[in-house]
Amino acid sequence: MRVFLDAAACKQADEEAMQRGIPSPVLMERAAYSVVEEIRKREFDLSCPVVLCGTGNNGGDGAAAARILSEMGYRPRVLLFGDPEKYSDQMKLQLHILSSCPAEVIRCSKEEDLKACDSATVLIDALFGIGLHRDLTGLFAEAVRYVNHLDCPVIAVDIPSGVNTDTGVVCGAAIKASLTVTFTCGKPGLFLFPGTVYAGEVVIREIGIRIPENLDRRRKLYNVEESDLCVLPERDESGNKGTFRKVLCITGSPDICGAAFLSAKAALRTGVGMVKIYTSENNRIPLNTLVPEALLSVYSEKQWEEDQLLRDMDWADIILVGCGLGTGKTALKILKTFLDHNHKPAVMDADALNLLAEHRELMRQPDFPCIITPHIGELSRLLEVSVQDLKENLISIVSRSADESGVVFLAKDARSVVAEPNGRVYLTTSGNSALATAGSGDVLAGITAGLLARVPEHPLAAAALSAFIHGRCGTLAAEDRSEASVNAADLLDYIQRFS
Ligand SMILES: NC(=O)C1=CN([C@@H]2O[C@H](COP(=O)(O)OP(=O)(O)OC[C@H]3O[C@@H](n4cnc5c(N)ncnc54)[C@H](OP(=O)(O)O)[C@@H]3O)[C@@H](O)[C@H]2O)[C@@H](O)CC1
Ligand SMILES: [K+]
Repeated sequence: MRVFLDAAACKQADEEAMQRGIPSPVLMERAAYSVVEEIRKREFDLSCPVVLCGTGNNGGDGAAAARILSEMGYRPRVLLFGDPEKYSDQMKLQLHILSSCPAEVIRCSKEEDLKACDSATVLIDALFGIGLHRDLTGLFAEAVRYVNHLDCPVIAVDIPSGVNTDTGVVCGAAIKASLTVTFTCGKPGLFLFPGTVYAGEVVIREIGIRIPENLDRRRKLYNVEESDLCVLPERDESGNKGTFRKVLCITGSPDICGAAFLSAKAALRTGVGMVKIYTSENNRIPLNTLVPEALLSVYSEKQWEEDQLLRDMDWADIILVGCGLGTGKTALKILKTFLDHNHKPAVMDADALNLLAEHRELMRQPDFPCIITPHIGELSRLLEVSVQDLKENLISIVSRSADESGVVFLAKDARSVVAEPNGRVYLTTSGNSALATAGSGDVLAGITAGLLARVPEHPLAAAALSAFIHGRCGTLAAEDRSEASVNAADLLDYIQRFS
């Protein structure tokens, strides 16, 4: 499991390292050295390295990197930006040491000075790191635009200047790096869009800073790796289909069948013993053909009976509700019955959430372990928050909403966020645009229900791992096809790698 820290947590970690007795210049030396090492590893042309330095400690890292390069026999050119009065103590120290080295130092005060970048064969961006706290303007913004037009590798120190460490939002302008060398741990802004596009390849380097133990839980994000799948219980060799639990999928509607197919098949591929699909009678023939492994329980729109649904709910260990359910009268009756009577661990997706958004009187804290899997549009309707606001503050909004609602959120986006009430928050970095295709969410809902069947007491683990697996399926499918041509049903073929 990897950990990402936001800017405040990074500062806390830096301070704790210094309190432990590691002086700031030592940390900076390690940071700068690791940047130089990563650059040399890639065998970039170092005949004219240019370093852009801001006023804070990120600038200090840049100045130290320039000095290390000069010690190695290169001839760096250092461009200093901002008011010298504002230099941090570490920046001043690094400039002082640099002054006795064979490096060209240029103070940039006007646009024309930026021409000094023209001959760069490698550019090191040390304008701003985690201390950026407002939009870039003036010469800073000009410098960023200028650099983004250069044709040489750009290496960002800690984070591309202009990218918000916590949200990945571009603050006015941001350096487009080919490589970002970041220290201690990942920062959310390096993985969230659009920051991730500006960061390029991200390398995390240890420099002797530990992750603090007493961090505010919202400042620390978890990131699932393949090795974390080991938390899933081993499959019982002597088990029967009952051992591997029964999932009821309350999915599909008279006009929609595909969502019921994709979610049921995904649950089966994830290792569920039995799946029953509760759906409209219109779907009987296609579902019998597409998923012959699943049991079917069909209802008629004209003679819908609550008892049949209650019996099916009673049969199940886990319930998935919402994929392609529709938002009509019968769907509403189905959802009400589910909410009034369910006590089993459940996953609520798509139209179950759309119905809740339309009928807010149905919203209440569930007394069963519950995962909801909204995409950004569904989340926007459910929380009555604009899509723009969600895009910029997904982590904080989702974690707060999980606390308030008592359900585990799996908020699907280009980077999915999983949050449990008053607990951990996960940021998923697996996946690609192959997942942005119709039906992909139904596959995810099915995987989530399938994993919940394996760990019914741990909805957070089920949600975090399913987001990871779904992402990996997207990556693997795109390797065999292309991101553009992957269809949701293709994803089903890759679940087996993780089950
Ligand atoms: N501490 C340690 O031990 C270690 C720290 N390390 C390194 O330090 C970095 C963090 O350093 P930091 O905290 O000094 O912040 P940093 O990103 O340099 O920026 C602050 C400066 O920018 C300015 N400023 C901000 N926004 C601005 C804007 N829009 N436009 C214009 N100015 C703006 C702000 O000025 P002000 O806004 O106060 O006027 C201030 O002068 C971290 O990312 C890592 O690289 C590593 O060496 C490991 C050890
Ligand atoms: K930077």
